[in-house]
Amino acid sequence: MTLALGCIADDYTGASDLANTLTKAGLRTVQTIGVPAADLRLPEVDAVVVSLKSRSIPAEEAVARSREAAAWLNARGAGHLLFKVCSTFDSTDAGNIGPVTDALRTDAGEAIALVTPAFPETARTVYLGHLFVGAVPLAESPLKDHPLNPMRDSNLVRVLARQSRAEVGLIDLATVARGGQAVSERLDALAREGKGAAIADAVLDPDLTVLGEAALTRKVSTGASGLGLGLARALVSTGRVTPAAAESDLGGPIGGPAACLAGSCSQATLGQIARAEAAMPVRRLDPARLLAGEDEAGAALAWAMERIGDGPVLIASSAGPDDVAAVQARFGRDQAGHTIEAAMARIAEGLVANGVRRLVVAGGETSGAVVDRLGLPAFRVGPEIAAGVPVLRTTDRDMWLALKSGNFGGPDFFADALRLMP
Ligand SMILES: Nc1ncnc2c1ncn2[C@@H]1O[C@H](COP(=O)(O)OP(=O)(O)OP(=O)(O)O)[C@@H](O)[C@H]1O
Ligand SMILES: O=C(O)[C@@H](O)C(=O)CO
Repeated sequence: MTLALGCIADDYTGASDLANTLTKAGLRTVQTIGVPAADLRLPEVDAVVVSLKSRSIPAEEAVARSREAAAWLNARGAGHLLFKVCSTFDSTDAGNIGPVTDALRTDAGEAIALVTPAFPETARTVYLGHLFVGAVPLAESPLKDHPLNPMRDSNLVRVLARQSRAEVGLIDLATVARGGQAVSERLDALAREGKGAAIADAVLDPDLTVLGEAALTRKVSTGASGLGLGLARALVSTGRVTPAAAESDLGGPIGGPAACLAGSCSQATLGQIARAEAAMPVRRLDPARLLAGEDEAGAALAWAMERIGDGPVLIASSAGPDDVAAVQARFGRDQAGHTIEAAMARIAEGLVANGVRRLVVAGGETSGAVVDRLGLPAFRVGPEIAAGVPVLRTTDRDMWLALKSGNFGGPDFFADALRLMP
C-alpha cells in the first residue's frame, strides 16, 4: 500500500470528521484507532487517518504518540502528513498543537509548516490570524467555556506561538487570494525569517483549494478537515489520486439494541440531548455522585438494560457551563473529566456485552474513552449523518458507530444517526 495522504488526528471524533471529508472528496479512506498493529489487515486505500487521543495529554506524550503514528504512515509511503486538530484549535498554552507540529516538521526535514483550522462549511473562518466560530471571534464563542481547554484568545498566531519552540508567522487573505504559488512563496519567505509555522487565513471554500495546493508542496501540515479537503482536491487535481465513489456497501444491516452516550458539554450537544427526550428515554448521570465514588455507571447501565429491548436509550453526563464549573471547582478539572470518561467507557462496555451493536457517542474525549475500552481497531467510513459526522462500520466485527464532535450535528442528531445505522 502506498498512501497519498497520511493523517494523524488528535481525537477520535475529529478523525472521523476528517475521514468523512476525505471520503466525500474521492479518497478511499480508513480510520484506525491508535497506531495499527503490524498484523492489522487494511483494504487498499488512498488515505489512512490514525486516531490518537492526544489533544489533552501532556505535550511530550502527544509528541511521542504522533511520532509513532508518523513512522507507521511513512513506512507505508505517505506522500504528505496532515496533523488533524480541532477546527476551534482546542489546546492549552502547554500544547499540544505547537509541540506536535514542531516535531513532525523537523523530523520531515521541513523548515516551516502551514497551519489552519479554517473550515468555512462548518463556519470556522480565519482572517488576519483570528479564528471566527460562526459570527463571533473564538474567544467570544461557547469555546471560551470548554471543560478541558477554554479558548480565551482568538489570535491564533499568538496562541500557537505560546505553545511552539519556533516563531509563528501569518499568511494573510490577500496572499491566499493570489493563489497556491503565492502562498508557497510566502512560506519560503517566512522560513527565511526563521518562522517554523504559519497560520493561514481562509474565509471561503475556494481558499481551501489554494491552501491545499500550497501545503502539498511540503511534507507536513496542520489543520482541521478544511485543510484535509484542500489537500484531497490537490491530490486529485495533480493526478496523484483517482477519485473513487464513496463506499456504498459497508455490509448488511446489523439490527438489535441501540444506545447513545453523551459526554460533550457543548451547546450543540446540550440542545440535541434536550430534543432526544421526545424520541427516547434519557438518563442523566449525576457527576457529583459519580465523583464521590457512587456507582452511577452501574445504576445507569441497569436503567438502560430495563429499557433497551423497547428501543434506543441515551445516557448523558453533559451539563451547562455553571454546573461544569462547580464540579471542576470541587473535584479538579482533570479528575472530573477522566472519571466521567471512565464511567462512560464502563457503560459502553456493559451495553455491548449485553448485545448493543449500534452506538452513538457525543464528544471527542468521551468517544476516545469508549472506543478504547471496546478495543475497536479500525473503521470503514459510511454515509454522512451531518456535516463532519459519518456512520462508521468496524472492520473486525459487525458494529455501527457514530462518533460526534461536540459542536457538530443538527438538533435531532441522535435520531438522525440511528436512522442510518440499520
Ligand atoms: N457534567 C460534567 N462536568 C464536568 N465535566 C464533564 C461533565 N460531563 C462531561 N464532562 C467532561 O467534559 C469533557 C468533554 O469533552 P469531550 O471531548 O468529550 O466533548 P467536546 O469537547 O464537546 O467534544 P469535541 O472534542 O469533539 O469537540 C470530557 O472530559 C467529559 O468527561
Ligand atoms: O475539527 C473539528 O471541529 C472536529 O473534527 C473536532 O476535532 C472537534 O473535536
